[in-house]
Amino acid sequence: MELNYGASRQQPRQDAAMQRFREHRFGQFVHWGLYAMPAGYWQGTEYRFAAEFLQKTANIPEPEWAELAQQFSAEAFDADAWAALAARSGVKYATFTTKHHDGFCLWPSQYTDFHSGNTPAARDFIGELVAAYQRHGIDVYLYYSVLDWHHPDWRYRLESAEDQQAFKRYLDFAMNQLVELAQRYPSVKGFWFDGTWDESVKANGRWTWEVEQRLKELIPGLIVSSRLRADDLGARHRDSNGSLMGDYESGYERRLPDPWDRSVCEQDWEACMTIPQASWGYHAGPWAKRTRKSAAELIDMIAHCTSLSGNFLLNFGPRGDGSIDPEDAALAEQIGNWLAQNGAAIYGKGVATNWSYPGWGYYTQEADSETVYAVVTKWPTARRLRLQLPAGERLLAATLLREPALQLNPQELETSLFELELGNSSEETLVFELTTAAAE
Ligand SMILES: C#C[C@@H]1N[C@@H](C)[C@@H](O)[C@H]1O
Repeated sequence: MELNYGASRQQPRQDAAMQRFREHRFGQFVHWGLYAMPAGYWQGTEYRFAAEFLQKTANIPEPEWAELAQQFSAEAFDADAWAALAARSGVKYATFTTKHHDGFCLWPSQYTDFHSGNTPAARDFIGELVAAYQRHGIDVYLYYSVLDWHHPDWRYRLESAEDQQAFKRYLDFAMNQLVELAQRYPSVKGFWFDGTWDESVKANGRWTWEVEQRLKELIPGLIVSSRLRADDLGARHRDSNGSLMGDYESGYERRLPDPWDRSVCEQDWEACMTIPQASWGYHAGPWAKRTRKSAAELIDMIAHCTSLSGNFLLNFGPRGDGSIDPEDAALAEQIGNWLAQNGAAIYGKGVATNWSYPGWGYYTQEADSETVYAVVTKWPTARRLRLQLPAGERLLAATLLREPALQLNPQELETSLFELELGNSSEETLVFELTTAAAE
């Protein structure tokens, strides 16, 4: 079907900027804003829902919510401390919320007075974060919510000429803000869009196409995820012909593709994930705290995504004062320590095309390399690891990546089926570098 605003390519981008993105494999998402102050509570009641949705969950009148800006002092905010922790956690890129659904901007936008410059903090948080993260060698991406509960011209659906006129004013406002972000922070590597699911946005596929074009004119090589895009007929992520719009699939939110689903490898993709079950903004209540994921669970997800040639974007929700939750900081350090010893199996790796999903973990491999890694995340009860190699291959050795190095000699059970005796290795997530050869 002929489309004016559908996918602009059929195959993944092969330029250096996109290759850099796909080699990162592990990134940090940061959701921070006014919502971090009430942190899931309102007038003494804990609301058991995402903290960044509290304005809606607790039915707080917009003017009352906007008053929070007058308490936003962020006295503990330290961009360099955030960046240093991110570097220790092993992330290679970071995506910051610039404006979430409540419309509050973390940079001094000239297009609204609802921003961090008009708070007791009076700071350009995005500017400080971009500079600090880049000083620590971490690429920066910017999250922008098209959905905006604060702006008077926002509309969920377009049911009248007045709705159309108002929403046109809103889309002009949003385009102005996006151009402002690209011009203020031209070193960012990409934009991550959210809040594009309503009928009003789906009816404006051309605007979504124009945003992508305009931002890529301003920042050559810029990466824009599929979540921004709607086509001529309102189809999202994939156009009405089934082709992926944007530069990578970003529809995996708090879910991962099935570990055996190799169809996802056809395009670049990224899954974003929370530490608690379902809150992106900091939630101070027991509802969130009792659902926190462990380092082992999150390391499994990093390897899971890598094994299907996808990126994993792990979210941190800093507290209302700008400090990092100590539990989140400890988790970041644990993940970073694992990656410091086992990152060779993650960074720059992807699907091991000829190796089937083993069930006890994941195989990863660098394109055009013979070396395959086995990431063991689910310990076999008999402590004997069975590896089914591609037909015609045999396993010569399996060498642990972490110190002290340990080489296990595989036992051949039958053609292309080998077994490793794991002995009393600790039940951490182990990675073996596999040495293989063609069977005689
Ligand atoms: C729904 C929804 C939003 N999408 C996630 C990435 C968070 O920003 C959440 O608030």
